[in-house]
Amino acid sequence: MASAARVDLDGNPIKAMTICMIGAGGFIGSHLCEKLMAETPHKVLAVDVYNDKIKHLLEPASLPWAGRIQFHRINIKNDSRLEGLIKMADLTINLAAICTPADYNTRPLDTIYSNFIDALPVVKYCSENNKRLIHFSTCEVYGKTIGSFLPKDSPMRQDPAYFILKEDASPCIFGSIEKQRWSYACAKQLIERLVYAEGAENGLEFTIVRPFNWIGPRMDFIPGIDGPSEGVPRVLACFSNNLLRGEPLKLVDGGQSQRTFVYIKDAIEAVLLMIENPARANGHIFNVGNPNNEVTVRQLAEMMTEVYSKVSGEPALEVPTIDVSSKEFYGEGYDDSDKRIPDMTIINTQLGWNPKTSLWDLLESTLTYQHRTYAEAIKQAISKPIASS
Ligand SMILES: NC(=O)c1ccc[n+]([C@@H]2O[C@H](COP(=O)([O-])OP(=O)(O)OC[C@H]3O[C@@H](n4cnc5c(N)ncnc54)[C@H](O)[C@@H]3O)[C@@H](O)[C@H]2O)c1
Ligand SMILES: O=c1ccn([C@@H]2O[C@H](COP(=O)(O)OP(=O)(O)O[C@H]3OC[C@@H](O)[C@H](O)[C@H]3O)[C@@H](O)[C@H]2O)c(=O)[nH]1
Repeated sequence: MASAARVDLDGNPIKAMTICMIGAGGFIGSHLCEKLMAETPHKVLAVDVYNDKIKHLLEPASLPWAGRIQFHRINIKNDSRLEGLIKMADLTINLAAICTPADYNTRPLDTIYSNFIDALPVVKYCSENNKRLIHFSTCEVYGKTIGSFLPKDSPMRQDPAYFILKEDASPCIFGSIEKQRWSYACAKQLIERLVYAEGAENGLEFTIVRPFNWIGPRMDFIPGIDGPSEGVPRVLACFSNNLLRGEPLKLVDGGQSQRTFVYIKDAIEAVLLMIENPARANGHIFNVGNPNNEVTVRQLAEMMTEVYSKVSGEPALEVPTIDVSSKEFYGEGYDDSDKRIPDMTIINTQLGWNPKTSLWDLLESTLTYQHRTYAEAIKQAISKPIASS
């Protein structure tokens, strides 16, 4: 039976479109490309410097979607081909960014250029050519909660008004300038304000996405295996690396910060709704996260240790975690968000989206992937005698 014609949330038929996806070779981009190829008729112009995470979508030529995805190896910092690709597409999605915290205080200039300066031409080309833009910002633009400035034992800290993060109400609260960790969030805030101004003054049709810690397979890299040994990826990959190597998980400043984690596959559903429901998505900023999956970093480490033990069959370490100072782990200028709980009102109202996957379940599928993908390579790496100096 022919597959029923796909309709949007208002019952209108969905027409095939061409999407220019910048940063398509990354963690989120690779999952978004998979979804678009497997479930929609849309065409993707995949723009990135790397394509190892989407190679399985580009080859072999016999793939059912062959011809609907093209890879363009382009660095958007300086490439005249970018405007032509944006003009060929109906919609541009910009995911390109330096977005690993270890870089924010150690490579602040690269971080600011990547997250603000390099995005300027993308916004300009979309606005000048009347093309729709979905721009990826971050939940980090909220910075710290208002409650984090209350006395430690104040009961008001339990009042949601002091910690729920709402797109059209919450302020952006960062640390002082020498806390260069905030170079990223501040650059993201300013590009949000520029996109919003292009919408207000020149009619740019835009949607801004604020991801709240999306995690899953293919996030970042495992140091020394498919990334630099001295590289410091985001927490999922850091903890996975420690578990794969049988090392204790390092808890920065005791792992007291809290996060809400959402499964990448749930989050991609939200992005597809934004893509295919422009009338409901244009002009909006969306929190995309899972308020039900809140843990401290310490609790995350404990849960990942338990899940990994189950997945790998290997017993957990006697001492599974150790505390490290942020100065030791990240260097000077680090600072942190204390708590990130997304208000879900706007995304519920506009797109009817809610996340489905519990933290335990998403960790089980993700650590199964990590173990299957890396355990052997790690064993080789550990067994190989260190090259004699
Ligand atoms: N994953 C999350 O939980 C999360 C949370 C908040 C915000 N975000 C945002 O979502 C977006 C995607 O994040 P991700 O997790 O997929 O990160 P990622 O690092 O896996 O992907 C980013 C991609 O952009 C590409 N890129 C960077 N600079 C480029 C340039 N100059 N030219 C061409 N390509 C370039 C990189 O090669 C990479 O493939 C980023 O804007 C990030 O700030 C992600
Ligand atoms: O080995 C580790 C790694 C990280 N951590 C802690 O784990 C928490 C999460 O750290 P991550 O590296 O995943 O990054 P954060 O959640 O702070 O920000 C990230 O999420 C939002 C996006 O904008 C970016 O992808 C990134 O800024 C932080 O408190 C960090 O200090 C550890 O305790 N140990």
